[in-house]
Amino acid sequence: MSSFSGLKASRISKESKSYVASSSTSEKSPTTHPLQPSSTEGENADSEQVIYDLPSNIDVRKSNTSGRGLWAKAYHRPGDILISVKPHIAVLSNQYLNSHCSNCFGSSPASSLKRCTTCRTIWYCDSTCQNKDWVLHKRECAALQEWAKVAPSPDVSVPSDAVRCLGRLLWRRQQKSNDGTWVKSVEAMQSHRTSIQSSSFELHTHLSHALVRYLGLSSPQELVEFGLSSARDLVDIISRFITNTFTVTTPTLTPVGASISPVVALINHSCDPNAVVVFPRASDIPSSQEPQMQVIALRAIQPDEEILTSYIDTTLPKDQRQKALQETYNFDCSCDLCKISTEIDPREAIWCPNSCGGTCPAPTEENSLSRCTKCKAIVKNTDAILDARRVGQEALDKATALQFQDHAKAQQLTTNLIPILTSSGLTPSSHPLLALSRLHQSLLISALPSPLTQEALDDAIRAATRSTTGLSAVLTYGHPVRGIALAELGKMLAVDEPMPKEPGSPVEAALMYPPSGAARLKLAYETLVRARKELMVGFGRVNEGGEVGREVREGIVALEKELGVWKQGVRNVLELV
Ligand SMILES: C[S@@+](CC[C@H](N)C(=O)[O-])C[C@H]1O[C@@H](n2cnc3c(N)ncnc32)[C@H](O)[C@@H]1O
Repeated sequence: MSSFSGLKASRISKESKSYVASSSTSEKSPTTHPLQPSSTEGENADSEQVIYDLPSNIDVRKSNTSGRGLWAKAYHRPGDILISVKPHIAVLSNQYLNSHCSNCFGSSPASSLKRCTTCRTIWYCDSTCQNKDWVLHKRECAALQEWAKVAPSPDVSVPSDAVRCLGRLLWRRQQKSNDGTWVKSVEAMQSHRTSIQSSSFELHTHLSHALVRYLGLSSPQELVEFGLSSARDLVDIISRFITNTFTVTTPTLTPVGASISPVVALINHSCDPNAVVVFPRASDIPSSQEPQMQVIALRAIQPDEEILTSYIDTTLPKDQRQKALQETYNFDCSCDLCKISTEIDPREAIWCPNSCGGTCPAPTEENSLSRCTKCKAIVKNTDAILDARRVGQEALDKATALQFQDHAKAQQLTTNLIPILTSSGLTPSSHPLLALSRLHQSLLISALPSPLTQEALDDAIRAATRSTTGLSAVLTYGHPVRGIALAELGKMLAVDEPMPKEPGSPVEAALMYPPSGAARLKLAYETLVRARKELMVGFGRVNEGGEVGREVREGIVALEKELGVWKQGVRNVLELV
């Protein structure tokens, strides 16, 4: 699941995850569940607290290390849906306002979306979506107009995603002031007001000022109408927002917005999670219920086991994960992956210098002594490896920042750095090589020429193969990121080759990657079958792997036919000779 820290990477004030959510919708009267007594390591959470739509096979328990969390009461298989809720609040990111519906988050060409004629900022599929959203948009509409009137420049004529999300949360809170359960569930979300990191002061201050302006408040007393009795309460709501907001993603995992769901926000973090939060757009969920947020089991979860998701990108090495968790979520992670281990972390591994097939821990400034775990060979070129990793990180930061403004420069950086890191011995799953490979792949795919050339397609396939190899070493089977990466690779392999290469000999054919002709189709088929199996886990079995899983199934059927025709063609030829 991506969260506030992920959104923050692209712009300063985006939303975070959130707190206790209602499943089908916040319009429904909530089912209240007194918190359950803990049966293992936890204690009861506050007894008077109530949780919206908590599934009956899940408990809230409290532990000394991570506060309240969600625990399974029954056994769950990988791919089971643990929770399915419509978030309390969701907003589209500014960059998607004119390509997606602000009510159901469905994507459409701008020509078929309808724009609110008053604020001219928010777009909908149709009048049904517009009417449904009006309960919140009527306040937002006026606020957006006022904001735009005094905006110093057109690029800031719409407030940030975070400010718009907080605005919606407070207007909704006002409307729900008689619904004690709703209000309590929001107020029960974890706040870190008393321990805000100095690095976050600026963000909190910026959000507070922008929010007060957006709500049109002229004095602190006016905060009372939103249930905030002081500046302290304002900081609290912002801290809750940062700690508890979730990124809304498309079925292909593109981040498109932010959402607040109190029940899902009760889930604690692990860098090696047993569950994941996705928005799969399942075929049996009506679009009026979208965006629908689902927590899916990635592994088998036993009764009395805590449900844990990841708040951050778990392909990152430990120091970067710990930094992100401390900065945004105020805690030091002590999950199994973060504990000192004798095993090599594939995120920080290099190949054995003697090419025995084993790996060694990548040397660091603090510990430059490294040897292969298999043959014990000592790594000698530590300075060169340290330099390559440092330069690779700098290039990654630069290319990430440039990817939308200067595509060519970003592509040049990734193209130049990948061979340097590879030749210095980093494994495909090692940071920053994996991150550069993923960025390189996405840059190549977005720049595929039309008409397509064999070279460009094969380059993109090679890049996607490098990424999937790296991802498979660091993410658990069925992780949605793995499933989507495999689906992307399989789809590219299945594309008709513009100019298939004829290998000169069987040896050349065996070494050629990607292969051509029937071998390529067969590889496409096997990759899509693998993708589908993993998508069925990460996006839910009953969802058939979500929108992408269903698409992949169609691709598999088409390839089966194509491979069948091809086999038949060969048989016919053989019969003729
Ligand atoms: C989204 S909330 C999770 C629910 C929270 N425990 C509660 O009581 O509301 C995130 C906060 O929970 C705590 N937390 C989550 N995972 C943790 C972990 N693995 N170790 C320690 N604290 C954790 C941190 O304070 C973090 O900022």
